Amino acid sequence: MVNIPLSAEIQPVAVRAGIEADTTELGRLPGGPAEFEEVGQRLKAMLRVARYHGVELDPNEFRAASASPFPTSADLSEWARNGGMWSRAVRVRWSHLLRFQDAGPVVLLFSDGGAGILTGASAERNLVFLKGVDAPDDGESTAIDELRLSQVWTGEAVLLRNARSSVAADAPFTLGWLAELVRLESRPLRDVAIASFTLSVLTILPPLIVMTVVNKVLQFNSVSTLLLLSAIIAVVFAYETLLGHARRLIINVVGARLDTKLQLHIFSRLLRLPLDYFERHPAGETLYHLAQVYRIREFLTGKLLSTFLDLITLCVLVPVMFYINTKLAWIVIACAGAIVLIILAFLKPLRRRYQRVIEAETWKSAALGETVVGIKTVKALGLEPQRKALWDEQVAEAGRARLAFGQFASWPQTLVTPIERAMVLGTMLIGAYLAMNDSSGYMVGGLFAFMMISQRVAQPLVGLARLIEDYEEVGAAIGEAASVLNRPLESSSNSQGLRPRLVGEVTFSDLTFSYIGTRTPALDRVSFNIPAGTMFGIVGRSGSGKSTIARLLQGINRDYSGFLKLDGVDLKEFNLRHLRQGLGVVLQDNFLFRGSIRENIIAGRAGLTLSDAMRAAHLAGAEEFIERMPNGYDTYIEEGSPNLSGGQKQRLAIARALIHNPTVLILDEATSALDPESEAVVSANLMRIASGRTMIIVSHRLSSLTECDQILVMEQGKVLDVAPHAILLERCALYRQLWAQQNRHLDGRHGRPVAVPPRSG
Ligand SMILES: Nc1ncnc2c1ncn2[C@@H]1O[C@H](COP(=O)(O)OP(=O)(O)OP(=O)(O)O)[C@@H](O)[C@H]1O
Repeated sequence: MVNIPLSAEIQPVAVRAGIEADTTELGRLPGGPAEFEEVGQRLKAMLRVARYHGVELDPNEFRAASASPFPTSADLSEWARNGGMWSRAVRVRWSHLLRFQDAGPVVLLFSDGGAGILTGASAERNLVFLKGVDAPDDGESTAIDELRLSQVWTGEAVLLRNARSSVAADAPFTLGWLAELVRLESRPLRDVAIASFTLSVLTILPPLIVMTVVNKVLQFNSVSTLLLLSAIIAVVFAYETLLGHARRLIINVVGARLDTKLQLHIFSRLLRLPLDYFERHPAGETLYHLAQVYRIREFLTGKLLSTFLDLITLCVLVPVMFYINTKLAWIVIACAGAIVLIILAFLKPLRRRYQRVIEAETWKSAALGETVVGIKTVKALGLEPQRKALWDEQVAEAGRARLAFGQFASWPQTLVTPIERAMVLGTMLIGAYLAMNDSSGYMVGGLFAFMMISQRVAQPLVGLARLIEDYEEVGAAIGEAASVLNRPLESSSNSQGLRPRLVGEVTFSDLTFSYIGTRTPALDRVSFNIPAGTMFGIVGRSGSGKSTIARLLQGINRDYSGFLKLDGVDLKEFNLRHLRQGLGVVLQDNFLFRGSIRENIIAGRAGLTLSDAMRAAHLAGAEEFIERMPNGYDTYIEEGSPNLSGGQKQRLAIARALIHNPTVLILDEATSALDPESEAVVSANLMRIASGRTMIIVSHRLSSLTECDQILVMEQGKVLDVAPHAILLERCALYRQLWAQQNRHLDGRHGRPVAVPPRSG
């Protein structure tokens, strides 16, 4: 943790009679001193102001970009922005501070590395109201004048408020949500629209010039007019080229910005999906569904935008077309209308066929993902032919669906093409006929101009109809992405809820829980109590509900009846992130990320150093093998950690769980897969690991639980008994049986029947 000295004492000015320190709503900032004790003053100030706005920032997510000993204003505001707030780091003068009357609290940075919270200002009295970061919730703000503030204040401030203009992070993922995302880019889009309109107007000029050349220059041999027209054309072309370039640049920028926003949003939503979701859906399926989002983005900034821009062109060109020749203009409109009707008629059957493509692609993707994730099992069991057969089948199915869709989708194109041709040739032939019968002689130039314009009109009209077709595809893509993203999130419990200081007393009372889709409860009226700081073992046959107890304690499933309390507080009331930060969990199979051993132990938690990692590794019994590795703590671990043995991996996972000194440590079969030597190392350290925290050890191996203060025996979701090892051996038949089974080899060796050594206390 970053340790920051307490902020400079602010000396209050003698408040003149009649000037009360600020006790308005603004002055009451949530977050008492006890809550943020471990973070520095500047972070504390940010946390309190963020909470005033109803946002819970996570100190673990704070990243200091600069080498400064204290968090800089830029780092702080970046942190708030990453937490979904609007924030700016600013350097302001006293006169500006006086204007922050109703702007909400502002964080002021002090030169000693501390911070204060500006809760208000009084311009008439030339005073600002400050609150210390450790001041109690209902404490009053202090009135400070310019001179005194200038002694401690660096002139830097961090402004914070709710991200009003950003799209709501919890809003469902729909086309409307995406449209809102695009709308936020209204300024560049407005520029694009203006550029497009200007370009459309410019496109009228060449046909009109051609008309003039044919009608005037050729008929009257006017070289000067030709020169003038050439100059105009040159200027128009140059202007058109530059404007077109600018338009493409802006569209590119908007596209990149939208992509970035979408990616950030999607990933943060994915992380907030409950574990249940990932357990029920193959990774490949999830990835395929999410990949659809990019098709939606392409549609929004590609076809939708270009059709919208083409519409602007239409608005300019259609009147000109009618101006040149009404009869020919009606022919173009009629043909375009027929094209639109054809495309609309094909919409529904196309949608049905496309749905089949999506289903087949989802299955294909799931099969691929499953094979990659389970490749060790595939290789070990020699299942390659079966996986290949499954893949062949899925590929064939997806191919069939795509082919059917493609073949059907070519019909509208087939029907539309002759109409498009007829439109161009028809207007030319009819135009030529009209020109022949035109006594004024102006019709020839007009025909040329009309031909040039009509092609530009037909394209956007057809594009508009195609847009509806694409919208169908995009609608389906949105449905797919939404099927992942619109699931209930853990978010509200992440940003809300209680954050009490944890001591580690766990109480289950009359708790019943069933997994979705199952009839028999995984836990049936379970009641027990784990006093804080004790070691608690859980045993039972496979499927008896041991891991479910650990899951509920982590808040993975919350839809149980009865009560689960941590330090007397209902677990459902907890802020999930706070709860999980107070817990350390080691599972039977732990995932180590790509990176060095040190990075894996620290796992990106802020403020932790190599010496913290070494301490945790020492406690977990991992120190000795890490030091023997070629690069020690800097040894690189690949994904899936092939360069580590199972025992080494497990000890690293224990070190990772221990590094943030959790109040409750859950070892869920964490030592079951260890070789005897590794298990002996971990067991030898168990008492040290357990000191000062509550330990819950789920294990099949009873020998690793004998030291526990209490052992819970589970059977088919029910509590059979809770007592220390010795008492259980005496009074619990199941426990005795399990113990006997596991120690039979010892008895055989000594040639004695199973003896149960009674143990006092
Ligand atoms: N995610 C899940 N969805 C549905 N049912 C589940 C899920 N996880 C566990 N179960 C069921 O709940 C019951 C209790 O499972 P749990 O994993 O808690 O048992 P356990 O005692 O830890 O078993 P083991 O020792 O084999 O790990 C079992 O009947 C199991 O089939």
